[in-house]
Amino acid sequence: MKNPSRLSHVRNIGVAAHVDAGKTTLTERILFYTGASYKIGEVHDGAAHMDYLAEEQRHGITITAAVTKAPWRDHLLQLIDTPGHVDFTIEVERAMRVLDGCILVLDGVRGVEPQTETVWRQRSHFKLPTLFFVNKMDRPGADFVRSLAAIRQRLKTEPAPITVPVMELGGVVHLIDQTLIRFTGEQGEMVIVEPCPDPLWVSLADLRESLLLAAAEIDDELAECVLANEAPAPEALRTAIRRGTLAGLLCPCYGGSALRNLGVQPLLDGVLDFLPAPLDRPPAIADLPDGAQESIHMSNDGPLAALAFKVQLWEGRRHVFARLYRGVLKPGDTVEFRTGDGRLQHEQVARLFEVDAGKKTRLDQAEAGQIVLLAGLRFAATGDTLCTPGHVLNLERIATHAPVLGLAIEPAAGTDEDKLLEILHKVQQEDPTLRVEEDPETGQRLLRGMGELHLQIVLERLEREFGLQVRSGRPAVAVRETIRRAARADALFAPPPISDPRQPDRMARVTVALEPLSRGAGERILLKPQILPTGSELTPAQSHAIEEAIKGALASGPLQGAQVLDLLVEVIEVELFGQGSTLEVLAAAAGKAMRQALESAQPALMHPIMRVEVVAPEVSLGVVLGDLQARQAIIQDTAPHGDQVAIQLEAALDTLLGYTTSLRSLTQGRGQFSMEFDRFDLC
Ligand SMILES: Nc1nc2c(ncn2[C@@H]2O[C@H](COP(=O)(O)OP(=O)(O)OP(=O)(O)O)[C@@H](O)[C@H]2O)c(=O)[nH]1
Repeated sequence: MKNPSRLSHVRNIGVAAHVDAGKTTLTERILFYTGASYKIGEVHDGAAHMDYLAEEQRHGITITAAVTKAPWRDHLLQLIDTPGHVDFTIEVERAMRVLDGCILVLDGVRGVEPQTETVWRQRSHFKLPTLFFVNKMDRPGADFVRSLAAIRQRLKTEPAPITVPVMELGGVVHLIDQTLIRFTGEQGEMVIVEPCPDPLWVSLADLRESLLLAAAEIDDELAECVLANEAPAPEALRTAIRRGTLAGLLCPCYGGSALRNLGVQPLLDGVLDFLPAPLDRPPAIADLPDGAQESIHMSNDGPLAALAFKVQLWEGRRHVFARLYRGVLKPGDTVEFRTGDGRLQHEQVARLFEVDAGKKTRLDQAEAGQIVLLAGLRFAATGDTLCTPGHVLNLERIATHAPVLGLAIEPAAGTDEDKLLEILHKVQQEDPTLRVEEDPETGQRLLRGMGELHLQIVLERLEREFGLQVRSGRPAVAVRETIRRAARADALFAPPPISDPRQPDRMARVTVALEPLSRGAGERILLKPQILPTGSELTPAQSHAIEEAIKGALASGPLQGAQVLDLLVEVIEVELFGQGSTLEVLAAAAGKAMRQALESAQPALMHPIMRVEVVAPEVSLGVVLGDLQARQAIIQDTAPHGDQVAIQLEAALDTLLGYTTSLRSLTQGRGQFSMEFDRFDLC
């Protein structure tokens, strides 16, 4: 990447999917065929190249997004393999943030699954051009056409079929080139391309037609050609499909089987043909300190703009993954950035690395478009924009979700307390969805995360990576509080009179009214009180003091000290007593009024409610449904799903703890489920 014009030959892409669709298996093939790795590591042997964390190998799943490089033809692919399990969605989200395009893998039997929809939403947020790989076409019940229909129906996008798998011939038919591509050799590495036999081509007329119609939507000339029943030139088709893909109007679809080494190389060609180079993407938008916005065009010229998208411990040391959008970065450079809480920081980048899964190689310079690993940064965290000092700007931050599950932990040996705290601090930096809190009443240390698997993996890492034995309690869900009825309270704050006669009495009175709001509304604060006795207005400092006091009261509800949500707080009246109503006194009066109002507004606990999809074999449907009803789940729908049945439901997270194990035993290991946080609600 020495020459910036080479950027047009870079494809910075991710592979994402529902858990178990075969992302890692596909990525292993991509690395092998591109020569980036010399052998194929299989997930089921715990040997996948990208799943390099011991926990990933043990659980057979991808946890951290790994970055790797793979040359294909005269291009360079920068690949990020992302996890499918919902507990690790943050990894998907921050990967999407720095990608230019993605491959979404579907299981050809199951089609579009719940997590496919989640990643689809995430990719849509960043408007990422997308290719589909319909995988596992070797499995009984796999159906390419049905998968295309599911893409159209459930994801509301136009699937443009490019290759159609023909398993019995060990190949795929390329619908643009009218060729049959077969994969032979020990691992499918020998690709034989021949004209597609006529009878086979005729049998695929419908699919070819839907490709032509999709392309015709993009290009008028092509539309005329299709209307006149003429066969368009392959290059014209490619150009139209590329245009449609970059504009997000259609998604090219490929079929095959990663495990059987079938159909992967044409997909790689598709990445070059249809996914954008960094320069094809719209410029990134950055916020400037004066509130204006600036478009950041991908270029080596100009001050640095790089997004830190991930912090990772590497051999116990803190490293930061960053993507450069503008400028170049060298070892020894100082970067300036604004932290999540608004402070301006600057620090020095000691070293730069290029990353290939578990290996890193030193670089003497990073350029726009590259994804690199930086050493030496102690403060830069996920979401910070690294800049040339004096040119600070902010690219859009990465959204994080509040953790919903927690467990109490303590070191097995009491003397390890400090070590535990230090390690948890490090691990937390890597993973913004992990929180460590202390229960103010019991003094217990709580580890909060996104789900059971997430927390379990953290505990395993503490032991393996840091040699620390910990004891943990049972997982407990995070709760929130709300109110059930409107209430009003009036509080006078008046500490015992101060004996000094030169000090006026320190007093203030605040009246607040609370009103319940609908679920998901969060908190709203209305600060337009009537001021007694003057009828004037609050100064900005007074408003700020009252607002902070209200937020403080809402952060710790009357029932369990949890955040109070879904209510409107209105400050109705404030009585000031001259100089004596200092900011502290005003805040104290507002806090007191809030606590009284919350107490009398029928406070109630809210639990995390999850949206769940269970997929189970038909024969186990009865027991699975019975068990779900016993867990008070609300069943919303059951529908055939490939060779199984999919059940959509809603349930409180509390009732789903340990469900993975129960489902496995109810279905002889065949059932699967995935869940996503929906809202906090009364149970
Ligand atoms: N029959 C068949 N099995 C496959 C195919 N591709 C992958 N598998 C198997 O499906 C399972 C899941 O594959 P992975 O590659 O780990 O899936 P993943 O999507 O990376 O899963 P996570 O990393 O856990 O999100 C493994 O047992 C694979 O061997 C395929 O084309 N055909």
